[in-house]
Parts: sequence; structure tokens; C-alpha cells
Amino acid sequence: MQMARLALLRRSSSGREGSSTEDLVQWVRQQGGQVLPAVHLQRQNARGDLGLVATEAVQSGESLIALPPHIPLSLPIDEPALAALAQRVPEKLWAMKLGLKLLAERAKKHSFWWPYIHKLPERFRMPVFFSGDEIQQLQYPPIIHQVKKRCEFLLQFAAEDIPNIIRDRGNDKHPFGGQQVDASALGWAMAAVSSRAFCVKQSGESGCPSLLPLVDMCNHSFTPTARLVQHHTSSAQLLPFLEVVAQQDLERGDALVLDYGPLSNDILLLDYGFVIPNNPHDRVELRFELQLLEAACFAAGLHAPSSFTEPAPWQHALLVQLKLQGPDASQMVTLGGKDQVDCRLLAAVRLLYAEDGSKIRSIGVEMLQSWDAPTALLGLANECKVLRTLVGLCMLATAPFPTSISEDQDLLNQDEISENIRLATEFRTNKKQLLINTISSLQLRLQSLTMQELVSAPR
Ligand SMILES: C[S@@+](CC[C@H](N)C(=O)[O-])C[C@H]1O[C@@H](n2cnc3c(N)ncnc32)[C@H](O)[C@@H]1O
Repeated sequence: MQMARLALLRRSSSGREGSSTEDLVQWVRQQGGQVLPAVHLQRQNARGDLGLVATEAVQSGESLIALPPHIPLSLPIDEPALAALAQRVPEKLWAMKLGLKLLAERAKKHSFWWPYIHKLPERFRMPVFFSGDEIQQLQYPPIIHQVKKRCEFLLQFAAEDIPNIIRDRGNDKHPFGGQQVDASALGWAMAAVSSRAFCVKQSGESGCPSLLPLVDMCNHSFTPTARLVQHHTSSAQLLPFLEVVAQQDLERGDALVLDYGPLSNDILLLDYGFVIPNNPHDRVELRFELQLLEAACFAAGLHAPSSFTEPAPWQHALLVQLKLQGPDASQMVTLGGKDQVDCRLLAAVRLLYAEDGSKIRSIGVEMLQSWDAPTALLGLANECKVLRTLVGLCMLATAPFPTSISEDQDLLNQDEISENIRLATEFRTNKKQLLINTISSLQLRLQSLTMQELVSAPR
């Protein structure tokens, strides 16, 4: 299917570029919120991105922003037509449910949240707004698949679900005040929510995504300078409900940055429209298949044992236990990260090389998944083959990327490339770097094992 581009939404009503950055701060204060005088909203770059900074020194633990309970924009949806629409949104696309409420508020003449909505970005950089060619430039099938699915959902929701619900309920109950909502408007709302909502606990219930005006002007860092604290209070008390607190002493000019969570570059790109170089939470996904492991053996210059095509019954039983085969299998495994490879993948390659089932069963499936598994029981030579096969797998995983890191770097050094191509190139180059780093780590392990093997070999 040819991917349709979701045309960028242009709204003359966005006040981001024209008005003062202090409007939002003032509105939060008028609503009973507290904003430390040292906290300011500033433009970050020519694109008009905003962020919060400290304009004076602040002590660790000081309250920077406090929001009363009526300021967050969150679910549930009371309006029946809107609630009926939200029910048709798959749970995975939770941001679209709250996005519908955001769109409805944006369409209202006197929405309580207008000073906030007015300050939201006019456009977002998520790949659902890329052209078909730009999406292909991501070069990584799992993310291309996700982007296509989101585009298809937005196009179908705009073309079928919204008109159907509106027709059934009559125009006087139009959830968007009679305004037409197309795929790009839906994409805008989904992107606004996915990139800005925080999970907030509501009286005894589990977390609920909420838009937190002003708080959502904090950018992300894995080494945050501020943290979000939730207080349990009733709305009648107007006590601080959510607070942003300084995580450390801040100097004048320091950015207030929150940690959005342990997010991979896939999620950061899809939901937030940016990626982090050397992201410790990033991984490369692949599907566990014996044929792939066999190919990895060949790539590593090894002869694949027959178990790679036909595992012994005890090996099959352990693969089922690892949920890599059998009816409950979930075959998605990962490369990269702190442990270098998915622990289930490590265990699978180990048990496929093992000849003695009873030895392996004595180690247990838990231990097989750990780098601390006793090499003596697995056999040094076997463990070397395991590592070489995993290196081969990383090499195979680089195959779908048609460009090299140095070609990507050349592209990134050109000033005239578009923002979307820059982002797609940064994304794919980080994936390749992750695979190269994983190969290096595995090779280091292999070197130290080879040394042990040489030392322990009979002379
Ligand atoms: C919660 S908002 C933060 C405020 C936002 N900068 C703005 O102008 O409204 C999240 C968005 O900020 C940007 N952002 C946040 N942290 C970032 C980072 N570390 N690098 C690049 N962009 C970031 C991304 O566009 C992201 O979708």
C-alpha cells in the first residue's frame, strides 16, 4: 500500500510564535498554581521549540511548579459522541483517546484550556507526518511497520469512524463543534498527547494519561534536573496536586529537564519525534527463527550443528519453556543494551550448541539466560561458538540498512537536508552504531574466553 502523507496541519490559531512565553505561566498562576519566580519558559531555537529554565539559583528539593487538580486535561470523556469515538480507538493508541478530547476542547469557543492549547506546537516531527520516501529512509522494518499502521489507523478513523458516529448522532451533537476533523488533525492531536502526556494516578485508580499545562514544557534527559511528584488530595482543597521539584541545585541558565522514562529510540521517535544518541534503552528487534540462527552461524564462519535445523526433543522442550517456540511463543528478541543480547536468545543459542541435555537441565533455564552461567558446564569451546553465532546475528541484523554509518554521517553534515531526513538518518545511524557496539562487546567476551581456552588446553 502506498503511504499517504498526512499533510501538516496548519492552524492560524496557534499562538506559539506570536505571543509572549509568559502568558502560560500567568494563566497557571491565575488558576491557583504556583510557579517559582526563577522558572521561565524560553524559546530554544529558530524552530520555536520551548523549554523551561531557571533564571536564578534554585536549591535541590525546592518546588518549581505546583498545579492544582483542575488544571490537568485528562480522561474520562463525558460527551457521549466523543466517548463513542474513543471506544473505537485500539488500547495501544491510548494517546488518540485523550487526543479526541484535546481536539474537542480546541474546537470550543471558550475552552477552559485555551491558554494552554494556544501554546501547543503547530506541527510535530513524528514519522506519521513523513512522506512515504522519508519513512523508507528510516531503513528499519519494525519502525516502518509501526508508522504504516499508525498512518492507516488515522486515515481510516478520519474517513470512516468519525463520519459514521457523527451521522448516527446528528449534527447538533457534533463532537467537534461542526468542524471537519481529517487525518492530519487527528495526527496532530495524537502527537500532542503522545509527546506531552504524563501518567497520573487518579484517586485509587491506576495511572491515567494527563496533559499537564506548563509542566509539559520540560524537555527530556536521562540525567534530569527536576522530578515530578504527585500528591493525593481532593480537588476541593486546591492543594498542589502535581509538583515539579528540583532534583539538584540549579544554577542560573540551567534547563529544567525531566526523565520521561526508560524509552527506546523507537518509542522516542514514534511518540516524541526525537532520538537520543547512544540511548542506553535502545535495542534492535528481530524475530527468533532457527533458520536465522543457521544463517548467523554461516555469517560467523561456523558449521551449524543439526540441532539448528532439527532440535532434539529436550532442546525443543527448553525452547518452549523459553517461549521461543510452541503455542505461547513470543518470538521477538533484541540485540544491544546492557546485556548485549536478549537473555532468552542467549539461552536458546547455548542450548542448541549443547550436546548433553542432562548437564543443561542441571544448569536450569534461569541460569542459561545469564552471562554468569558456569562456562565449565557449558564447555568453553561451545561458549565461544555461542558468542561467534551472536556476532553473526548482529552482522545479519545490519543487512537491511542499505547505507553505512559514514554515508549517513556525510548526509548529516549537509546543511540543506530536510528535518525529516535528518531525523530518519539519525535514527538509523544510531541503530547501526548499537549493532557495532554489541559486536565489539561480544568480541571482547570472546577474546577473554579464547584466552581461557588456550590456558586450559592440554599441552
Ligand atoms: C513535553 S514536550 C517538551 C516541550 C517542547 N520542547 C515544546 O516546545 O513544547 C516534548 C517535546 O519536546 C521535544 N524534546 C524534549 N526533550 C528533547 C530532547 N532531549 N531532544 C530533542 N527534543 C526534545 C520533542 O519535540 C518532544 O516531543
